[in-house]
Amino acid sequence: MEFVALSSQVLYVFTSIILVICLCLLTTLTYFWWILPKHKHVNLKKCGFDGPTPSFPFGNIKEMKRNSSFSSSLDITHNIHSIISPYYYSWQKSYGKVFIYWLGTEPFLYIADPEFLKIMSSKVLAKKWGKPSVFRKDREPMFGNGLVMAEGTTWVHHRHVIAPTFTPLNLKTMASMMVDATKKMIKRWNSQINSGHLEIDIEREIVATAGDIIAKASFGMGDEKGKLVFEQLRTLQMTLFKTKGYVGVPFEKFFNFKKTFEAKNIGKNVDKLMLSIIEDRMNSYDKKQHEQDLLGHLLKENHEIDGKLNKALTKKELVDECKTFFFGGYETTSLSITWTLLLLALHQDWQNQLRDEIKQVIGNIEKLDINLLADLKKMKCVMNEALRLYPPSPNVQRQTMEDIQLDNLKVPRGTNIWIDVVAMHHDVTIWGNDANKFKPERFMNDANGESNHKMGYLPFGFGGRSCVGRNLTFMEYKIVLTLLLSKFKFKVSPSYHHSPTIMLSLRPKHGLPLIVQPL
Ligand code: HEM
Repeated sequence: MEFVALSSQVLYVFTSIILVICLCLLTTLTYFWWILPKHKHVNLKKCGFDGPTPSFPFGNIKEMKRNSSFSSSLDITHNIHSIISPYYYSWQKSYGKVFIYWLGTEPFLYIADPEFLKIMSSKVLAKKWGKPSVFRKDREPMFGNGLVMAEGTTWVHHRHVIAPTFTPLNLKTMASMMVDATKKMIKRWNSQINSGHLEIDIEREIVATAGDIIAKASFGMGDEKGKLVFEQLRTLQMTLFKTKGYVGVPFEKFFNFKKTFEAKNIGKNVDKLMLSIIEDRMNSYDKKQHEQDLLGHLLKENHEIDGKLNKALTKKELVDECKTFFFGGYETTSLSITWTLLLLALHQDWQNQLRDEIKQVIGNIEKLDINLLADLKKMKCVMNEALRLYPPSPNVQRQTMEDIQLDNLKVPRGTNIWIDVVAMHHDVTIWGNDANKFKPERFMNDANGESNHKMGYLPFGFGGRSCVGRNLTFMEYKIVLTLLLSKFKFKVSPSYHHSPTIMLSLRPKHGLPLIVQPL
């Protein structure tokens, strides 16, 4: 009897403890996922911001998903904002160019007003900008705490070490590798054309070549380990794509548990491989041999000189930066070239003008003189215009690390910021009635493309946090385009369906088949 009474007492205590734990957990979750967001919502309204009403736990995600029934068309229009982000487009009509919307339990301040952005950013130092915590967690396997995601003094230190590796002088050492990778692609195309297939999926081809280039430019790819890292980085990216959709929603990882777990594991493997590449290179440090890629330049900064390591990054930080170069650089650059080739295929006059410019400025492309690339002025205008109409990074994200007081508005600390670059690049009040026309000449005599606001053109972001790799992109873009336009003529294939879509980057959903004819 006594034993039964004792065990029922133990059971009672045990059940009570479990109940208390569950209650505490429930209270904590309710606080963080319901009360705190509600409080933030009320606070933001008091601060002067309006927006669509969120519902728990999805915020406005359901509305966004409902509203993005995908449309692709045979008509090629550059008026793409309402196609790729119909929800932002319709919210803009109701709430203006600055409003609040919610991804799950996370509020985002949407901005498509360059003047608002200018005033707000003038109040914030680059080191005081954070990155939305939901994305920092979500993209951890891709970027770690690399420059794209770093914040505060860590960001200052990394930017200080990394920016000098992108000087034109350093980048020139990578030019011959870019030429070789492009020639390899040209050879592939020639043999495909010779076998009677004139239609080439340009997007797939350029992505592969740009991937090859960025992997070599970031950490060298000469050996088997390098190739393996490249393959795994791409698999990681594809796996992470499949886990997207419910950012900010509590327990969103469990919706895609298998893929999230898979991505974490691939991420760990990539880190291990990258680490062993870095250690090998540290152990066999040879200045000349290493100055061929970004990792080499970073190792040079890191290498002990007279017993001092003044700009050191740890091995883990080097791993994160190499991954960041790869993910930050390869898709953006390849998409800028891909969209340009579509625009040139649609505008034969500009294709011919660029070919003439290449003949005049570069002359013999078999001995491409890299120093002459800077004189390809029309090509630069075409690039600027392609980046305006189809910005590969369709939005820029930030998080406030302190309150920002604007005249009669306050952006509270911890607010996520979502800058809609596509909306601003297509805004007729910024660019005029021909905003949706391909008109490279608008950049001929004006770096801002004759827009009426400097902050209305942000393909590489803004302020101290703007893209650190843009010089690399300029060089790669010009080399690839010079070689391609000197060898081939491009026309739009009848099988092309115009389907710009956002999957992190702005890409053609069904690829870009073009008819490619040798000159
Ligand atoms: C067409 C090509 C490219 C585009 C459109 C592009 C666009 C951008 C944008 C919009 C940002 C965010 C800026 C901001 O928050 O204000 C960024 C940052 C960054 N990009 Fe690029 N990028 C390109 C090429 C590259 C390349 C080739 C690399 C490296 C190899 C690179 C590395 C980075 C890094 C490390 C950052 C973070 C900078 C920081 O936060 O300090 N990007 N880029």
